[in-house]
Amino acid sequence: MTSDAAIPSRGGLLPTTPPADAVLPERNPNAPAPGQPIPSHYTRCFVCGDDHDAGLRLEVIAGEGLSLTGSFTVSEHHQGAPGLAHGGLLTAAFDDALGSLNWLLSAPAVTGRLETDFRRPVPVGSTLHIRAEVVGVKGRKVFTKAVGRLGSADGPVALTAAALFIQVPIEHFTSNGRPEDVAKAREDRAVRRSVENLEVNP
Ligand SMILES: CCCCCCCC(=O)SCCNC(=O)CCNC(=O)[C@H](O)C(C)(C)COP(=O)(O)OP(=O)(O)OC[C@H]1O[C@@H](n2cnc3c(N)ncnc32)[C@H](O)[C@@H]1OP(=O)(O)O
Repeated sequence: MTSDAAIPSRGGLLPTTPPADAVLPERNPNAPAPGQPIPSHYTRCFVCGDDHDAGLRLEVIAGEGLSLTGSFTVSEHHQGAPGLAHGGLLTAAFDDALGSLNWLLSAPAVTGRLETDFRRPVPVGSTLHIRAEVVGVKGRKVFTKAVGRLGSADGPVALTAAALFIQVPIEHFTSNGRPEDVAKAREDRAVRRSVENLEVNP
């Protein structure tokens, strides 16, 4: 069994809040305009893909600046306790919504750290409305935060989240993904279109 001492440490938990010298870059001109959908990055994605029977089917709309909104309805497939959404799946929704912000910067990135505060139970059948924004960028690090409200965009707060994304070269996906899925994705026109909008030189 691996002892805790063998697990490499980054020197304690690294913050999801930006340092004082972080900047807020301009939105990339190739990013979807405010009010336009940010398309799913992959049809088989559990959170935003259409090609997933039990998926969350998160729909994301670009907002002003470096912000977006997203929503999905909790189905019976998403239960943890009877009639209530599973917390891990709600965290997944925030991972994807916050990750979609990287499309506004048009640079591929992966989640380095993700924190979620659960403030109110989320029942099956309810719609969760997420608002997310970039709060700072330093080098390859993109700092983000989000709030999720129940029933409507100004409903009661159910969750808050913050995440740190690390920009990566596109090879992160092509070299690490299971080869047969990467090969299929290369043939997918929607994936190709979404990747063409990314600047792949972090
Ligand atoms: C196509 C888009 C899909 C979107 C889907 C939704 C998003 C996701 O779920 S992505 C999947 C989950 N995430 C992953 O699988 C990532 C796995 N991790 C990795 O691949 C690597 O650890 C990776 C790429 C994050 C960092 O590795 P590497 O590129 O070598 O960077 P590294 O040099 O270690 O670190 C760069 C900086 O980021 C910081 N950093 C890296 N990882 C973390 C972390 N986990 N937490 C906090 N800070 C971190 C480092 O401290 C360093 O900071 P500084 O520049 O100040 O020294």
